[in-house]
Amino acid sequence: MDPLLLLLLLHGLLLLPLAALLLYRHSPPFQFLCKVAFFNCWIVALATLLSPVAALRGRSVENMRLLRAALLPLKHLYGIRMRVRDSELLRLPGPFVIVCNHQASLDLMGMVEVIPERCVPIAKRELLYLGTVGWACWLSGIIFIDRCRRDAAIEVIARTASAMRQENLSVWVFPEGTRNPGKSMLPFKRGAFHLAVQAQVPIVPIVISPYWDFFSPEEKRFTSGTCTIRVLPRVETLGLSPKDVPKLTESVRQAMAEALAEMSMSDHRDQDMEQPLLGPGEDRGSPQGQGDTARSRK
Ligand SMILES: CCCCCCCC/C=C\CCCCCCCC(=O)SCCNC(=O)CCNC(=O)[C@H](O)C(C)(C)COP(=O)(O)OP(=O)(O)OC[C@H]1O[C@@H](n2cnc3c(N)ncnc32)[C@H](O)[C@@H]1OP(=O)(O)O
Ligand SMILES: CCCCCCCC/C=C\CCCCCCCC(=O)OC[C@@H](O)COP(=O)(O)O
Repeated sequence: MDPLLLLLLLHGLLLLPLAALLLYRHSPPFQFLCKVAFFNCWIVALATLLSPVAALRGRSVENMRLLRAALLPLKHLYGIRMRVRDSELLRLPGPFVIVCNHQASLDLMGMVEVIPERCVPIAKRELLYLGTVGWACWLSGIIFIDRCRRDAAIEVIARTASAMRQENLSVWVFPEGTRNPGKSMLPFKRGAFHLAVQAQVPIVPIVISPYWDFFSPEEKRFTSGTCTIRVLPRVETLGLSPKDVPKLTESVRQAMAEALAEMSMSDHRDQDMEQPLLGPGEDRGSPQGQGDTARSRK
């Protein structure tokens, strides 16, 4: 080959990463794409690396610690500051059911920030088929339900209720049943509330503030920002029966909707941002006080 042509080609190859870098810095949609892809790659990579370790222990809720450790660094990479309010409300003597709003996969970051010891999420069955990610989830004791087969899902919930008491296991449920980027929460599915009533354990609602300051799939925007997680007072279910479930569901949803509305109004202009390790993020506002942050559990 002509040496001159080769030289030109080499220069071209060197320019490619530079062009990508420039595009990343100046095109929010490209940055969004890269950040979402990196999020998924991170999960696949960590699941692949850590599931053999988890497999040594066998399927156990103890592996949730590994899952937490794998996902906790994400907030630093993305420059998302997590403020947890009233985390002491999660310190209960026995098991309980956590219900939380579900906006996007990003909720995993908030989940690992507050999820207590011996607590597993309920997830859709489809996650099981995501290769090593499914394997990692299964090894961590995550409970899978088939949302299209109500009878089977109800049976899984009944088995989970007895496991909760026998094994001192708490459960994390997204009662909206699907991701919901909208401004208000979807109507709640009743499974989580049947679960709590069957196991006769309290319900602890958790509300994650809206992401629209820093994350919007519609606008292809993903910058750094602050996310507030608020733990609400527990709701007892002792003595309640299945006939009380609809009212229970509604009252918990009401409390969460009110908290969400309140959190949507207070914007995050006055909180300082963390500098993302993954490059620039549109920081809004100036660095100031910590607010009423109560750093997470334990
Ligand atoms: C080792 C280290 C590795 C590191 C690597 C890291 C990897 C990490 C990666 C990843 C981490 C994973 C993170 C997990 C996150 C996943 C998130 C999701 O997947 S969210 C989707 C799934 N969640 C749900 O769907 C909610 C639960 N769903 C329910 O509870 C529903 O209620 C369900 C499925 C049970 C039924 O749904 P229906 O669509 O039929 O609707 P309904 O309105 O709730 O129920 C209809 C009737 O059935 C009764 N019913 C419901 N549940 C009942 C029950 N348990 N017992 C009796 N009746 C029940 C109800 O009372 C209702 O009847 P009446 O209208 O009241 O007469
Ligand atoms: C044979 C190997 C194939 C391997 C392919 C691996 C590709 C995996 C890519 C990314 C893994 C990321 C998993 C993130 C888990 C996010 C949990 C989540 O938020 O699930 C959504 C679910 O709550 C509601 O689902 P829908 O809104 O109803 O939908």
